[in-house]
Amino acid sequence: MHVQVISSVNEACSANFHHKTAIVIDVLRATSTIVTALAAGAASIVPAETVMDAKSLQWPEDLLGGERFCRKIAGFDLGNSPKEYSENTVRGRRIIVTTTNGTRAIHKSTKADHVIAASLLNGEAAAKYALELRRDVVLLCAGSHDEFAIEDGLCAGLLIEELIKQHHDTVEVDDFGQAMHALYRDRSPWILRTLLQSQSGKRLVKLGLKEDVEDCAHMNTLDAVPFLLGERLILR
Ligand SMILES: O=C(O)[C@H](CS(=O)(=O)O)OP(=O)(O)O
Ligand SMILES: [Mg+2]
Repeated sequence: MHVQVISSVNEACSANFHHKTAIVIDVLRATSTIVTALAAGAASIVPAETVMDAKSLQWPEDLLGGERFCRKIAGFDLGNSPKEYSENTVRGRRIIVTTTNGTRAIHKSTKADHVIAASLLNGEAAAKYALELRRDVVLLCAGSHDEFAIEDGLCAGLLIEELIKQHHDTVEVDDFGQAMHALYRDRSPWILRTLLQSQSGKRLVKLGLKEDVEDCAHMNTLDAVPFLLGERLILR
């Protein structure tokens, strides 16, 4: 199995996803929130690139979620905090979600045979599912505003660790992936501290959203693996 790591959405435009499994990573906060929502019983998540797209996709019984500038969008039901997507709120609902980086990254990876959403919360489960799909893997770090974000690189490193641990044959990892694996091995005892020191983490703390950073820093606590079926993410 070959594993390639892409450092940001920008770079995804020139990447080759054909015959591969894409694993999209946006630790702060889109994929952490999507995994949390589906684990809490949401029927599906529809990732939308723009606010206008999200509104046009909405059926009367759907919820609208997401952010711009880290804040809930005017007129939307939910923001981009995992804690907003509780069982009481989301059970059985289809949710249209648009975020600055994460949902854009999902749209950029749709040429892949399979698309999975991963975060620190479901890293182990996502790697297990990717192995079952028997394709080479592209780990797409969403990054922030077209630049690399360390929290996504850390999660890519966790996924590589899990792929190597769970795979019985050779896992060939590209150079950037090897660097992210080394980063993960170095920083795994200090995940929360690393997230709090990241640019995205600092931005969220400044806005009073430190609890979100804490909620996204738990490792392998969820078995849920969102995968793209047509336009919507559902649980495997
Ligand atoms: O809501 C978030 O945490 C970020 C906002 S920002 O543009 O990086 O400030 O969006 P996400 O798409 O989850 O990275
Ligand atoms: Mg992000």
